[in-house]
Amino acid sequence: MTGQDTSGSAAVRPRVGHIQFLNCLPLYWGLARTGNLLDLDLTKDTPEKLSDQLVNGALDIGPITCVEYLRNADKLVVLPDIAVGSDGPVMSCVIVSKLPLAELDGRRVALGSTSRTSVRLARLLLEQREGVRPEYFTAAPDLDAMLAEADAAVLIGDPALRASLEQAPQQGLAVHDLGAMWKDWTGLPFVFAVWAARRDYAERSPETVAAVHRAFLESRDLSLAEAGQVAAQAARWESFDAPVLERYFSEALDFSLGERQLAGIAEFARRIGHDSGFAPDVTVTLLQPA
Ligand SMILES: C=C(O[C@@H]1C=C(C(=O)O)C=C[C@H]1O)C(=O)O
Repeated sequence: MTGQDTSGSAAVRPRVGHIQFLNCLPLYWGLARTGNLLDLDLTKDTPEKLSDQLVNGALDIGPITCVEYLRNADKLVVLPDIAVGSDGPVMSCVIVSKLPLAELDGRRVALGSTSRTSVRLARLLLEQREGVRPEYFTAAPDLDAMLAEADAAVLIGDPALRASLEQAPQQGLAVHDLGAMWKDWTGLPFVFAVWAARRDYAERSPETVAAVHRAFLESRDLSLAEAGQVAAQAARWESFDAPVLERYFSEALDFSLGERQLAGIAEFARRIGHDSGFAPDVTVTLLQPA
């Protein structure tokens, strides 16, 4: 990776976040294949922790859950053309329910603690689309423990994949895919997380930010071209089989951020801004080419 500032003393690697779910494995695979992984100080964690670290300055660049980006848009610049989203079913952001959604009025719904965006999307859909007002509480992302105390649970990432593909079918529970529900409702793709750099870092180190951006785009393109191989290798360590993972990586997840995805973010912001800590017309600031 070129672009690091080599003036003066030894250059310091950019501190970059990486979501430790299968959803971001294709990005990791490509970084390893191109060798760019060695030029990053990579922190793997769950999305809510990475989002906090980017905002508080412990990370320079990385994925940030959509809601936290919108709350902190003035401090961040978004890297174009890369995101974690879906244009229809996403498979790994779901409501698992014992009851039909329209019967959840006044019932307890557990919200997984690693999510900031899917849990807000689930509340929006339940309240505005299904017309119910459940009682929410936050819980660790463990389906059985959540459903011991609630009638429905909102999960993201690998626990959501396990819930949709294994636990819910075994236990006769219904799975409602948040990406599919949003698409049916609005006709738009949904963006769960964007990649951003702290604005002060981007001003200080524009070439490094541009190089990290290029590294992620290259990684994403390589992984999608080799999705069968990525899925086969991942399947050796997971309970999901390779064809399911290949479908997840190349059909369910949408790693792009173009006009339609930006329209999806704007529509989500418009619908939740009033009580979420940002203006409903907040705009996404994209990194400008250097
Ligand atoms: C597609 C996903 O998107 C994610 C959902 C997030 C959220 O709900 O806050 C945050 C980051 C992404 O990991 C997923 O987790 O499976």
